[in-house]
Amino acid sequence: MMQKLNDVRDRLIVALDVPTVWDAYRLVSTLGDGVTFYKIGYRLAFAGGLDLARQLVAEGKKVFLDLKLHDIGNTVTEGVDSLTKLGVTFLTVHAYPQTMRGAVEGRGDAALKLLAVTALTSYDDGDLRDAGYGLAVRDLVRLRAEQARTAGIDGIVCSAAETEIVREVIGPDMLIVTPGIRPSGSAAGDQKRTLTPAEAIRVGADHLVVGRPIIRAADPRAAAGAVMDEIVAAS
Ligand SMILES: O=c1ccn([C@@H]2O[C@H](COP(=O)(O)O)[C@@H](O)[C@H]2O)c(=O)[nH]1
Repeated sequence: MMQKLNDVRDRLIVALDVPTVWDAYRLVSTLGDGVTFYKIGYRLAFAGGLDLARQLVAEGKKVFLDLKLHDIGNTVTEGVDSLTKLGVTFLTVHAYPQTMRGAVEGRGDAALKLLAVTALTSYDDGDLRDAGYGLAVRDLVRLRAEQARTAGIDGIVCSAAETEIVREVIGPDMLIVTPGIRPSGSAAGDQKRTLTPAEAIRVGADHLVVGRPIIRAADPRAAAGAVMDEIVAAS
Protein backbone atom coordinates (compact mmCIF):
# COMPACT_ATOMS: atom_id res chain seq x y z
CA MET A 1 0.00 0.00 0.00
CA MET A 2 1.30 3.46 -0.88
CA GLN A 3 2.31 5.64 2.09
CA LYS A 4 0.21 8.80 1.85
CA LEU A 5 1.70 12.02 3.22
CA ASN A 6 0.41 12.57 6.72
CA ASP A 7 1.31 16.14 7.78
CA VAL A 8 -1.93 18.07 7.18
CA ARG A 9 0.14 21.02 5.86
CA ASP A 10 1.24 18.82 2.94
CA ARG A 11 -2.35 18.79 1.67
CA LEU A 12 -1.89 22.35 0.38
CA ILE A 13 0.44 22.72 -2.60
CA VAL A 14 1.18 26.32 -3.56
CA ALA A 15 1.90 26.88 -7.27
CA LEU A 16 5.03 29.01 -7.65
CA ASP A 17 3.82 30.54 -10.92
CA VAL A 18 6.16 33.52 -10.70
CA PRO A 19 8.68 34.76 -13.27
CA THR A 20 12.00 34.38 -11.46
CA VAL A 21 13.73 32.24 -8.87
CA TRP A 22 14.16 35.41 -6.83
CA ASP A 23 10.38 36.00 -6.81
CA ALA A 24 9.88 32.37 -5.83
CA TYR A 25 12.29 32.63 -2.89
CA ARG A 26 10.63 35.82 -1.71
CA LEU A 27 7.24 34.08 -1.79
CA VAL A 28 8.53 30.97 0.01
CA SER A 29 10.02 33.17 2.70
CA THR A 30 6.78 35.19 3.04
CA LEU A 31 4.70 32.02 3.37
CA GLY A 32 7.06 30.59 6.02
CA ASP A 33 6.54 27.29 7.84
CA GLY A 34 2.80 27.18 7.17
CA VAL A 35 3.46 26.01 3.60
CA THR A 36 5.49 22.83 3.15
CA PHE A 37 4.75 21.86 -0.46
CA TYR A 38 5.41 23.87 -3.64
CA LYS A 39 4.61 23.28 -7.29
CA ILE A 40 7.01 24.37 -10.02
CA GLY A 41 5.43 24.61 -13.46
CA TYR A 42 6.43 25.84 -16.90
CA ARG A 43 7.06 29.45 -15.98
CA LEU A 44 9.66 28.78 -13.32
CA ALA A 45 11.01 25.49 -14.68
CA PHE A 46 12.13 27.37 -17.81
CA ALA A 47 13.74 30.10 -15.68
CA GLY A 48 16.05 28.21 -13.30
CA GLY A 49 13.29 26.29 -11.54
CA LEU A 50 15.00 22.89 -11.62
CA ASP A 51 17.91 24.19 -9.52
CA LEU A 52 15.37 25.87 -7.26
CA ALA A 53 13.61 22.50 -6.90
CA ARG A 54 16.87 20.93 -5.68
CA GLN A 55 17.40 23.81 -3.28
CA LEU A 56 13.88 23.68 -1.83
CA VAL A 57 14.24 19.93 -1.30
CA ALA A 58 17.57 20.53 0.47
CA GLU A 59 15.76 23.03 2.74
CA GLY A 60 13.16 20.43 3.71
CA LYS A 61 10.29 21.51 1.43
CA LYS A 62 8.40 19.09 -0.79
CA VAL A 63 8.33 19.86 -4.49
CA PHE A 64 5.85 18.95 -7.20
CA LEU A 65 7.35 19.34 -10.68
CA ASP A 66 4.38 20.03 -12.93
CA LEU A 67 6.05 19.45 -16.29
CA LYS A 68 3.15 17.49 -17.84
CA LEU A 69 5.49 15.35 -19.95
CA HIS A 70 4.18 13.87 -23.19
CA ASP A 71 6.33 12.33 -25.95
CA ILE A 72 7.16 8.94 -27.42
CA GLY A 73 7.59 6.35 -24.69
CA ASN A 74 11.38 6.10 -24.91
CA THR A 75 11.87 9.86 -24.60
CA VAL A 76 9.53 10.00 -21.61
CA THR A 77 11.42 7.12 -19.97
CA GLU A 78 14.74 8.92 -20.39
CA GLY A 79 13.35 12.28 -19.23
CA VAL A 80 11.80 10.80 -16.10
CA ASP A 81 15.03 8.92 -15.34
CA SER A 82 16.90 12.27 -15.34
CA LEU A 83 14.27 13.89 -13.11
CA THR A 84 14.48 11.14 -10.47
CA LYS A 85 17.83 12.66 -9.45
CA LEU A 86 16.25 15.94 -8.26
CA GLY A 87 14.66 14.51 -5.12
CA VAL A 88 11.24 15.99 -5.87
CA THR A 89 8.06 14.30 -4.57
CA PHE A 90 5.66 14.53 -7.55
CA LEU A 91 6.03 14.76 -11.33
CA THR A 92 3.18 15.07 -13.85
CA VAL A 93 2.82 13.36 -17.21
CA HIS A 94 -0.19 13.47 -19.52
CA ALA A 95 -2.46 10.46 -19.06
CA TYR A 96 -1.81 8.78 -22.40
CA PRO A 97 -1.10 5.05 -22.01
CA GLN A 98 2.27 5.04 -23.89
CA THR A 99 3.41 8.13 -21.99
CA MET A 100 2.42 6.69 -18.62
CA ARG A 101 4.10 3.34 -19.31
CA GLY A 102 7.27 5.17 -20.39
CA ALA A 103 7.20 7.27 -17.22
CA VAL A 104 6.77 4.26 -14.94
CA GLU A 105 9.73 2.57 -16.64
CA GLY A 106 11.89 5.70 -16.26
CA ARG A 107 10.98 6.10 -12.60
CA GLY A 108 12.15 2.56 -11.84
CA ASP A 109 12.70 2.12 -8.08
CA ALA A 110 13.05 5.83 -7.31
CA ALA A 111 10.83 7.42 -4.63
CA LEU A 112 9.39 9.93 -7.11
CA LYS A 113 5.58 9.67 -7.41
CA LEU A 114 4.09 10.00 -10.88
CA LEU A 115 0.80 11.84 -11.36
CA ALA A 116 -1.27 11.54 -14.54
CA VAL A 117 -3.09 14.64 -15.81
CA THR A 118 -6.52 13.47 -17.00
CA ALA A 119 -8.34 16.55 -18.39
CA LEU A 120 -7.04 20.03 -17.66
CA THR A 121 -9.22 21.94 -15.20
CA SER A 122 -9.53 24.81 -17.69
CA TYR A 123 -11.43 22.48 -20.07
CA ASP A 124 -15.16 21.82 -20.28
CA ASP A 125 -16.97 19.45 -22.65
CA GLY A 126 -16.89 22.07 -25.45
CA ASP A 127 -13.11 22.49 -25.14
CA LEU A 128 -12.67 18.72 -25.41
CA ARG A 129 -14.86 18.68 -28.55
CA ASP A 130 -12.73 21.50 -30.02
CA ALA A 131 -9.64 19.39 -29.33
CA GLY A 132 -11.13 16.46 -31.26
CA TYR A 133 -12.32 14.29 -28.37
CA GLY A 134 -15.66 12.46 -28.53
CA LEU A 135 -16.02 12.09 -24.77
CA ALA A 136 -17.43 14.39 -22.08
CA VAL A 137 -14.96 15.51 -19.40
CA ARG A 138 -16.22 13.07 -16.77
CA ASP A 139 -16.01 10.10 -19.17
CA LEU A 140 -12.50 11.02 -20.32
CA VAL A 141 -11.34 11.49 -16.73
CA ARG A 142 -12.78 8.09 -15.77
CA LEU A 143 -11.14 6.35 -18.75
CA ARG A 144 -7.76 7.97 -18.10
CA ALA A 145 -7.91 7.17 -14.38
CA GLU A 146 -8.47 3.50 -15.27
CA GLN A 147 -5.55 3.58 -17.73
CA ALA A 148 -3.32 5.30 -15.14
CA ARG A 149 -4.04 2.61 -12.58
CA THR A 150 -3.27 -0.11 -15.13
CA ALA A 151 0.01 1.62 -16.08
CA GLY A 152 1.22 1.71 -12.45
CA ILE A 153 0.90 5.50 -11.96
CA ASP A 154 0.77 6.76 -8.35
CA GLY A 155 -1.87 9.46 -8.57
CA ILE A 156 -4.37 11.38 -10.65
CA VAL A 157 -4.65 15.10 -11.42
CA CYS A 158 -8.26 16.10 -12.03
CA SER A 159 -10.78 18.65 -10.88
CA ALA A 160 -12.02 18.06 -7.34
CA ALA A 161 -15.45 17.84 -9.00
CA GLU A 162 -14.39 14.40 -10.35
CA THR A 163 -12.85 13.12 -7.12
CA GLU A 164 -15.67 10.72 -6.34
CA ILE A 165 -15.74 9.03 -9.77
CA VAL A 166 -11.94 8.84 -9.85
CA ARG A 167 -11.79 7.31 -6.37
CA GLU A 168 -14.29 4.65 -7.46
CA VAL A 169 -11.95 3.70 -10.31
CA ILE A 170 -8.55 3.88 -8.59
CA GLY A 171 -9.38 2.66 -5.08
CA PRO A 172 -8.09 4.05 -1.77
CA ASP A 173 -4.31 3.98 -2.25
CA MET A 174 -3.60 6.15 -5.28
CA LEU A 175 -3.43 9.91 -4.75
CA ILE A 176 -5.90 12.48 -6.06
CA VAL A 177 -4.35 15.92 -6.61
CA THR A 178 -6.73 18.74 -7.54
CA PRO A 179 -5.93 22.11 -9.10
CA GLY A 180 -8.79 24.47 -9.97
CA ILE A 181 -9.32 25.30 -6.29
CA ARG A 182 -11.05 28.59 -5.63
CA PRO A 183 -11.83 29.92 -2.15
CA SER A 184 -15.32 31.42 -2.26
CA GLY A 185 -15.30 34.92 -3.67
CA SER A 186 -12.01 34.48 -5.59
CA ALA A 187 -11.84 34.90 -9.37
CA ALA A 188 -11.96 31.70 -11.42
CA GLY A 189 -9.69 33.16 -14.12
CA ASP A 190 -9.27 30.53 -16.85
CA GLN A 191 -10.34 27.63 -14.58
CA LYS A 192 -13.67 26.05 -15.57
CA ARG A 193 -14.02 23.11 -13.14
CA THR A 194 -13.54 24.58 -9.67
CA LEU A 195 -14.39 23.71 -6.07
CA THR A 196 -13.60 25.50 -2.82
CA PRO A 197 -10.88 24.09 -0.52
CA ALA A 198 -13.49 22.78 1.94
CA GLU A 199 -15.55 21.13 -0.82
CA ALA A 200 -12.45 19.49 -2.31
CA ILE A 201 -11.38 18.02 1.02
CA ARG A 202 -14.91 16.80 1.81
CA VAL A 203 -15.15 14.88 -1.49
CA GLY A 204 -11.83 13.19 -0.76
CA ALA A 205 -9.04 15.05 -2.57
CA ASP A 206 -5.63 14.28 -1.03
CA HIS A 207 -3.81 17.45 -2.13
CA LEU A 208 -5.13 20.82 -3.31
CA VAL A 209 -3.09 22.96 -5.72
CA VAL A 210 -3.62 26.69 -5.27
CA GLY A 211 -1.85 29.36 -7.30
CA ARG A 212 -3.32 32.80 -8.03
CA PRO A 213 -5.70 32.99 -5.04
CA ILE A 214 -2.58 32.86 -2.83
CA ILE A 215 0.34 34.18 -4.87
CA ARG A 216 -1.56 37.18 -6.23
CA ALA A 217 -3.29 38.01 -2.93
CA ALA A 218 -2.45 41.32 -1.28
CA ASP A 219 -1.33 39.23 1.73
CA PRO A 220 -0.23 35.77 0.45
CA ARG A 221 0.55 34.50 3.95
CA ALA A 222 -2.96 35.34 5.20
CA ALA A 223 -4.51 33.84 2.03
CA ALA A 224 -2.54 30.59 2.49
CA GLY A 225 -3.50 30.54 6.18
CA ALA A 226 -7.19 30.89 5.29
CA VAL A 227 -6.98 28.00 2.80
CA MET A 228 -5.17 25.88 5.41
CA ASP A 229 -7.84 26.69 8.02
CA GLU A 230 -10.50 25.47 5.57
CA ILE A 231 -8.52 22.30 4.91
CA VAL A 232 -8.10 21.55 8.61
CA ALA A 233 -11.76 22.28 9.39
CA ALA A 234 -12.97 20.02 6.54
CA SER A 235 -10.47 17.16 7.16
O1 LIG B 1 -5.53 20.37 -14.86
C1 LIG B 1 -4.67 21.16 -14.40
C2 LIG B 1 -3.34 20.81 -14.23
C3 LIG B 1 -2.48 21.72 -13.68
N1 LIG B 1 -2.87 22.94 -13.32
C4 LIG B 1 -1.87 23.86 -12.73
O2 LIG B 1 -2.26 24.19 -11.38
C5 LIG B 1 -2.03 25.55 -11.12
C6 LIG B 1 -3.33 26.22 -10.78
O3 LIG B 1 -3.12 27.59 -10.57
P1 LIG B 1 -4.30 28.61 -10.23
O4 LIG B 1 -3.61 29.94 -10.32
O5 LIG B 1 -4.77 28.26 -8.85
O6 LIG B 1 -5.37 28.46 -11.25
C7 LIG B 1 -1.36 26.14 -12.35
O7 LIG B 1 0.04 26.13 -12.13
C8 LIG B 1 -1.71 25.18 -13.48
O8 LIG B 1 -0.68 25.07 -14.44
C9 LIG B 1 -4.17 23.30 -13.49
O9 LIG B 1 -4.59 24.42 -13.16
N2 LIG B 1 -5.05 22.39 -14.01
